[in-house]
Amino acid sequence: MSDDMLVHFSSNSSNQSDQSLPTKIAKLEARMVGKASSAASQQQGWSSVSSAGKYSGPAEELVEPCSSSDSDDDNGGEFLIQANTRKRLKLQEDDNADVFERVEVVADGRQTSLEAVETKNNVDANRKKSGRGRGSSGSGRGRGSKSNDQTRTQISPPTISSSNGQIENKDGRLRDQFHNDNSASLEDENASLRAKVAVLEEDLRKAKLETSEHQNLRQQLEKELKELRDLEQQMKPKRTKIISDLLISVSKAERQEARLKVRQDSLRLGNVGVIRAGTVLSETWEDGQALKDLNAQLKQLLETKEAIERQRKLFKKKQSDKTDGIDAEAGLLEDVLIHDEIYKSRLASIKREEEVVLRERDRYELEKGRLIREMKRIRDEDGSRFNNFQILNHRYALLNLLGKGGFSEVYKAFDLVDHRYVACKLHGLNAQWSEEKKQSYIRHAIREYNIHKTLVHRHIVRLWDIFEIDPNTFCTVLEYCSGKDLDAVLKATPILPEREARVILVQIFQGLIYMNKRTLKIIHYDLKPGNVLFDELGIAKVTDFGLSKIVENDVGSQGMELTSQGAGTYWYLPPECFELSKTPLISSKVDVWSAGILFYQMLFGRRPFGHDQTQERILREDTIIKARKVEFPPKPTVSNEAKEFIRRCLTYNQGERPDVLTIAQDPYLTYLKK
Ligand SMILES: Nc1ncnc2c1ncn2[C@@H]1O[C@H](COP(=O)(O)OP(=O)(O)OP(=O)(O)O)[C@@H](O)[C@H]1O
Repeated sequence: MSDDMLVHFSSNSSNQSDQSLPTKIAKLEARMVGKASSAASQQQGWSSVSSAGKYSGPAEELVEPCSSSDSDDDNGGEFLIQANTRKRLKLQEDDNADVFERVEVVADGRQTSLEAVETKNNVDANRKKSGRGRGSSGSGRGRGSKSNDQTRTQISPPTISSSNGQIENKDGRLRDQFHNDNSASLEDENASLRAKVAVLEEDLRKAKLETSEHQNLRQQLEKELKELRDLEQQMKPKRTKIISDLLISVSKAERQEARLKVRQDSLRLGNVGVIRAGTVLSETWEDGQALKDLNAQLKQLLETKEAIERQRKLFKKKQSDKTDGIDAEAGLLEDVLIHDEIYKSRLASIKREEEVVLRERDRYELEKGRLIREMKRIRDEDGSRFNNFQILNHRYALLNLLGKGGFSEVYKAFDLVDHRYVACKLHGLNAQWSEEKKQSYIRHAIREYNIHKTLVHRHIVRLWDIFEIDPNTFCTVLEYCSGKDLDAVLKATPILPEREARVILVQIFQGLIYMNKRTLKIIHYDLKPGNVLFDELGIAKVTDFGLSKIVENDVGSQGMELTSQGAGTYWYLPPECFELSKTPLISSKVDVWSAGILFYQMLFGRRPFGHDQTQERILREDTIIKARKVEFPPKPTVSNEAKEFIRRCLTYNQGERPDVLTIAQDPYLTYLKK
């Protein structure tokens, strides 16, 4: 048992009368033993005992009266130790040396059992040391520690100085020892803190060093970045120049190649010649050598065929003259039959040859058509005022002409900012128009192109930009589609297999469905093969929104008024667009009809209504107004599903015809198995 504990117990006992003291001490001892034995399981309780009695809180707490200080209840050590503190002060006053001696003896006798208490108290004291400040003071570690030290010094001196020498010596020793222990541990703590501070200072120094290195590095990098940016700014025009020079070289080479090919093909396929009739000069087509040869071949075959027919007839006549009136010999009859068979097989062989030459001629006709279009394109390019590789809007490097429409020229171009190919459509206003008409045309075009600009879909050609070039010309910048348009495809191969035609149709409808699911619905109004383009992957895209209509929200179920009657391509427009007695009401059903015509054309190589007629004749003869029923040729073979789908699209009565979103549900348009 520590001396410290002894003092505590002694002081506690001193509060009782002399007679009851041994009993009290015995009780206390018993309690202490009890506490010691349950120390392990009551650590928290011990901790409070220890802290309350020895090291906890400020000094005032130690002298505060405690009503239950001498009670026997089982409150445990907390009361006991608090009371001790108070009693110790009382002891000072009483100066009762005898009591102390007796307590000491008894206490010595119980040393073994109380050692557990001491050990526990030491543990608690140590814990207290390390956990100072967590107590009721609520202060930090340093402050808590200080306050406990103060407590200790306050406790010991008065108790010792005014009592007998034995206690004084003991307490003095205790105090010294405690003091020594304390200052040693403080020194240790101090030393370790100093070491930590030194380490932290070193860390700080290194961190400062690193920070300044990083700052230097950052400054250096910022400087380099700025230099690079400056350099890039300086290089930009040079780089742009290099890119556009390269593009121009490539385009020039392409132009040369295109012209060379046209010259070569012209020799084979023909050329445009000029003929004069009086004072009028007009252009005419002169067939090339290949076509002349083919035609000569056909002529030759025809002559041979006719000659054989003649010989056959002659031979037959001769034989009938010989056999007239007499019974034909068996050998003669055989000869006649063999000769006839020879003529027949000769004629069949000529027919086959003819078919081959005719197929060849068809192929050449297609090549001739392509050649004529290419010649026209070259001529348009040569005559264009934009053919000299201008850079428009400081951004778009114009390259070669792709084609020319009614009021526009479309150039392949390179976007020098976004670094991609684009198609620049240059819209030229008619110089003869009044200023008012020009302005109205521009307003209309800008409105339409503003609509197109909002259309972002895989099957709709993107519109990237629009700008004015001069008061009579503006430019729209479109997604470049490097494949042919459907018109060119159908000119090269007029009939497509149903499978290929269907997938093109499905893509067109996907674009249309998108246009009809938006808040502001759009009617394209000009769906035709020339307005379906293909990109480099063969993805079909709808383009040209020049005639498109925005369906206002307040439009009735019958549709909106058609204000631009007469515009469009008549083979592809439905009967309601030709209504003359009143202003037609139109809806997305117009596009459904046009898509049906397109599909028919892809499958059968011709349009169902007015195929061989001109636009004027269609109008004159009311061809579309009479187009009540669609007929299908026997060849090529097309599925009934395809025919039924076409019938639904080409429903004459507008009210019965499905609109885009209704026909979108059609099983023919889905690839999912149901
Ligand atoms: N985005 C594009 N990408 C590639 N080629 C295009 C693009 N837009 C148009 N073209 C091509 O440019 C040519 C002219 O197109 P444009 O739309 O002006 O003519 P059009 O449709 O024949 O005439 P119009 O619309 O006046 O009736 C066509 O051959 C077309 O295939």
